Amino acid sequence: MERSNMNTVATEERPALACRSVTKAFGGRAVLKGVDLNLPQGRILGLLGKNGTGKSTLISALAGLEEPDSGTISVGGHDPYRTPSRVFGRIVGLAPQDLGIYPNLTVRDNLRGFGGIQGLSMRQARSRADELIELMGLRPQAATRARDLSGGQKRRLHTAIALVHRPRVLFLDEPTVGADVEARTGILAMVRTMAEQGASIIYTTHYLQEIEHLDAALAFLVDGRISVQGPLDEVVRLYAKASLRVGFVGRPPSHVEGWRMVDGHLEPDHPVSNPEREIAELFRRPSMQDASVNDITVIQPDIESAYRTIMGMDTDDMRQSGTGNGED
Ligand SMILES: Nc1ncnc2c1ncn2[C@@H]1O[C@H](COP(=O)(O)OP(=O)(O)OP(=O)(O)O)[C@@H](O)[C@H]1O
Repeated sequence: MERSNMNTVATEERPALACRSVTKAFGGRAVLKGVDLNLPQGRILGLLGKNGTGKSTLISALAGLEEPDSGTISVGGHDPYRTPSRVFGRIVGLAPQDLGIYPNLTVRDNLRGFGGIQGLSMRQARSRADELIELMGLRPQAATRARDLSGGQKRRLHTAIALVHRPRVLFLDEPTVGADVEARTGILAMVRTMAEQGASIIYTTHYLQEIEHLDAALAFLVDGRISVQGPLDEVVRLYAKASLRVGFVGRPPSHVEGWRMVDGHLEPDHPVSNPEREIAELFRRPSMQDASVNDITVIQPDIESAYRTIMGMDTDDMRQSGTGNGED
C-alpha cells in the first residue's frame, strides 16, 4: 500500500461504519472539516490525534449524539439521525470519557439494569452481567456499590456497561484513562474479545502501546481531517523513522555537524535509515575524538515515531505533550 492510498483501509468486507465529508463547527469554529472514515466488520480502529483535535466530537457524531453540520454517516447500515433511537441504540455501544454509572447500585445491578434498558430479558441480563464481571475481573467487587469502587474499577464497569447488549459497533473514548495496569489489561482483553466475536470498534487513546496490543488499524485526525488511515504495520513502514541518542560522560562535544544536542544527548538532525552506519560515521568526526561516550540508544521505527511524523512533531514536542509513553 502506498502513501497515496493510505486514506482508506483496503477491505473487501462491507464496512460496519462509514462516514464521508463529515463537518462540525462550534460557535463558528470548525472542528471537523470533512472526515472520511471506514471501519470494517470485526476490526478495531485506533483513532489518534492531539488533545482537542475533535476525536470525541467525531465519536459523538458517529454514535448519534451530536448531528454533524454536513456529511453522511452509516453505522451498521443505518443513518444515526434517521433511525429510531430504540433501534440505533441496540446496534451501538458507547463508553464516553465521562463515567456513566449508577453510584448507588452494585456492580452487578448496574450491569443488569443497563442490560434491561438495552432490551435484554431479565435472564439474559443476569447471565450477561455475570459474564462481563468475569471478563473485567470484577468478581470480588460484584456486590460493591459503584460509588465505593476505585477509579480504575469504575472505569472497567463503565466500559462493561457499553457492551452489555453485545453491540455490533462499539465506541470507546479513552477507556483506560486512570486505569491501573490490571484494569488496563482487563479492558484491552475485553476489547480484543469483542472484536473476535465480530464487533467493530472505534477506540481512542493517547497510549500508543495499546494500539500495538490491540493490533488495531489506525486513523489519525489532524486539523479536522483523517490524514492517514491504514493497518498498523503499513503506517509504521511508511511513516516511522529510526533515530539515535548518544550520551556522554563529562562534557559532550560542542558541535557536530548533522547532529544536535537534546537534553545533554546528541541526536541526528535528519532521518536515519541505517543507525549502525550513522554511529560509525559519527565516531570518525574530529569533534568526537575527545568525547567520552556513555551510552548509545537506537530508537526503532515504531508507532510512536510514526505518530511524530504524521503529527509533524519533533522530539521536543513529543516530550512536552507526553504522548506516546503513556504518561500524559
Ligand atoms: N459542545 C461543544 N461546544 C463548544 N465547543 C466544543 C464542544 N464540544 C467540543 N468542543 C470543542 O471542540 C474541540 C474538540 O474537542 P474534542 O473533545 O472533540 O477533542 P478530542 O480530540 O477528543 O480531545 P482530547 O484528546 O483532549 O479528549 C475542542 O476545542 C473543544 O473545546
